[in-house]
Amino acid sequence: MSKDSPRAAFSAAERHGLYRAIFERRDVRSQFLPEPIPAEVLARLLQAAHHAPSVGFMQPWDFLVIESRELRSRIQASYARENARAAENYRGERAERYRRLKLEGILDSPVNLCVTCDRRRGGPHVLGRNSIPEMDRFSTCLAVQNLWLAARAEGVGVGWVSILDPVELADLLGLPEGVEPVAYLCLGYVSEFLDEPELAAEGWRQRLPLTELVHGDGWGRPLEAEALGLALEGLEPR
Ligand SMILES: Cc1cc2c(cc1C)N(C[C@H](O)[C@H](O)[C@H](O)COP(=O)(O)O)c1[nH]c(=O)[nH]c(=O)c1N2
Repeated sequence: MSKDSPRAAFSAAERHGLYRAIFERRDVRSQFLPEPIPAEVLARLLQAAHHAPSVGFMQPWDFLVIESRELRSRIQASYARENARAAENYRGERAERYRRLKLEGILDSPVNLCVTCDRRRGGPHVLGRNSIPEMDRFSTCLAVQNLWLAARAEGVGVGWVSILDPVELADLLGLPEGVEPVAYLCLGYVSEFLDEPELAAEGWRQRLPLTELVHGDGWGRPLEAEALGLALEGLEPR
């Protein structure tokens, strides 16, 4: 806890570092370098993930560190099949644009990580999960985000590949009954972190204005907090 602030805020430099990680984190597919990630760096990333919040402190995650090229080739083949199916959702120019996108770095990156959710961990009555059972999956996503941000601070790129059949993936990884793959991630050092999302740079989709996404007392209601509205409009676009 910071000694110089009664509200225990981080110092300006610490805040800057945290917001840098948030704004400069990227989903990486095209810029991976083959250089391995040192064991101590990977350990710190896993430790960051393991300190995520989780419903009822369930900690439903496990981490599979996948190095085998043979296994990764099989997963990439599975991706290729699913991606061909996904491409059929588009027509004409959009379909061509989709096919040009690079949406995975399974073999370009030196290591892959599958973050799973053990839906049975903690027994049948997990505190906070009674009304919405998917809370365990949401918790697992928070572990992923912790890792993603820590990775950016370590100079390590992360790419999430979700164009995979979850049953096939679970089978390839030998996951036990009740354990689901939530995130399949590619990790590695990068030639660069792009300034904006690759999908924005490729003209696929742009960031929405935050002001259009903040509502007042109910969906579509204007904000009563005028100062907040002005502050949102004054934010620099990122
Ligand atoms: C749950 C989930 C699943 C996926 C992704 C993200 C998330 C959160 N993203 C990355 C996604 O395209 C990317 O986050 C956005 O385009 C925004 O870019 P930045 O992450 O800010 O660089 C992603 N990217 C990709 O190339 N192939 C994929 O299969 C997926 N799947």
